[in-house]
Amino acid sequence: MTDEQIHKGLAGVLVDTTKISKVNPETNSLLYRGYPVQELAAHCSFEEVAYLLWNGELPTTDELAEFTDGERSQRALSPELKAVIDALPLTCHPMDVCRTAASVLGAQHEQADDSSLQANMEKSVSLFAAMPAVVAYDQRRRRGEDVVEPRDDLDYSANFLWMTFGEEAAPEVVEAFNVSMILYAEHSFNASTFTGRVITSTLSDLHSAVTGAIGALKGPLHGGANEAVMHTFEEIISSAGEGDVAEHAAGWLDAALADKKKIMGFGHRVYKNGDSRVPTMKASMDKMVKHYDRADLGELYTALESAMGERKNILPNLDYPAGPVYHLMGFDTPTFTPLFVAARITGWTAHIMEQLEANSLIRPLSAYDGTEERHLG
Ligand SMILES: CC(=O)SCCNC(=O)CCNC(=O)[C@H](O)C(C)(C)COP(=O)(O)OP(=O)(O)OC[C@H]1O[C@@H](n2cnc3c(N)ncnc32)[C@H](O)[C@@H]1OP(=O)(O)O
Ligand SMILES: O=C([O-])CC(=O)C(=O)O
Repeated sequence: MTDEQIHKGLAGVLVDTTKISKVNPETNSLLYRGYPVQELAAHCSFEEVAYLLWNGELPTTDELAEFTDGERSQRALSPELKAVIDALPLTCHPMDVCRTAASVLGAQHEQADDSSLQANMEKSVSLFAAMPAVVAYDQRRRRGEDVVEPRDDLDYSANFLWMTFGEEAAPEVVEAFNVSMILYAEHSFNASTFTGRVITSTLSDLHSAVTGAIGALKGPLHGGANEAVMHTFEEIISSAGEGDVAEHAAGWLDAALADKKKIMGFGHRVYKNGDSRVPTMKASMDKMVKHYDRADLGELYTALESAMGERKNILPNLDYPAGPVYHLMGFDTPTFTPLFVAARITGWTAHIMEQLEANSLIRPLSAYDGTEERHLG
């Protein structure tokens, strides 16, 4: 086998078809079931987008009412799941908590091994409903705060913020959070979704596939980058000392690039001319910068983005504006990637169901370049 036949990282390889989303780097667009994501972010709730991803169409008023009733009735965590989370050390990453919770929810599910479309749809909705409570519960326990139970008079985003902070968020904050959930919901065959599809292709169960997908999302080359962006900002701020932070960003970047560091929140495997979701998320970030009166953070964002553009011509991905937005809202930095989990559960599970509709075991080939055949003795 020659090197030309090897597609390291599966870069550029078409492995299957999907009807769920279309990522088009040429037109810099992203469609969910045919709708531009920017339109969905401007006009829809995250619940409507979840319904769309799973069912292929936006819900009617009655369908949405039935769907949200189902979601709201499954928001609370069982005492058993709370006990499992409480048993995890505070030294573990919140992504480990999400991964464990997904696994526990599978083990507790009465139809865990029923992979019919109906059972998988129900499991998807229940994971979607419960994950915000997992994320909120974990952040609060790490802060030594009491649990805040879900409210069924609030929509998904407002309730998520309520459970995390114990107070109702301002409407513009709820709106920015809703936008972030929609933008994070789905992105074709990214590494975590592909992981979920690989697991599903063995005819394993939905919770196992989601648990594996969470593991794949944790890495800083994928979802972990939103958290890493905030660490970068903190490093720039602390190393600026008394100096101007935005001015210091370029110097910090030069040193990081000279050290061959990857700058988190920049670059993308598919988009080479900019991530289709960034302008929408950046517009929400600008609103949050204004809302929280943190022009300094906006200036640092712009300074690092310009310096990266000048030096490497590499543009930001969605994680770059999402990190600062979650920081401004008051989330602890290690909670950022769990927020991505909560959103992406919709895309992952849509792909799991699609994979099962026309399954083929995913099992690529490798070229052996180890020791030639040899024998004992
Ligand atoms: C929601 C998401 O998951 S979006 C992705 C989030 N991940 C990140 O933000 C992590 C930082 N970015 C990266 O590591 C990369 O851009 C990836 C992994 C996202 C995409 O990588 P690939 O498509 O494999 O591109 P690859 O890593 O080969 O980069 C191509 C070149 O650009 C450089 N490059 C790409 N991204 C970056 C970056 N963020 N910082 C510095 N250099 C970079 C590489 O060093 C490489 O340079 P070289 O040709 O001189 O060796
Ligand atoms: O598509 C990718 O490779 C990564 C990404 O942006 C996502 O999963 O949202």
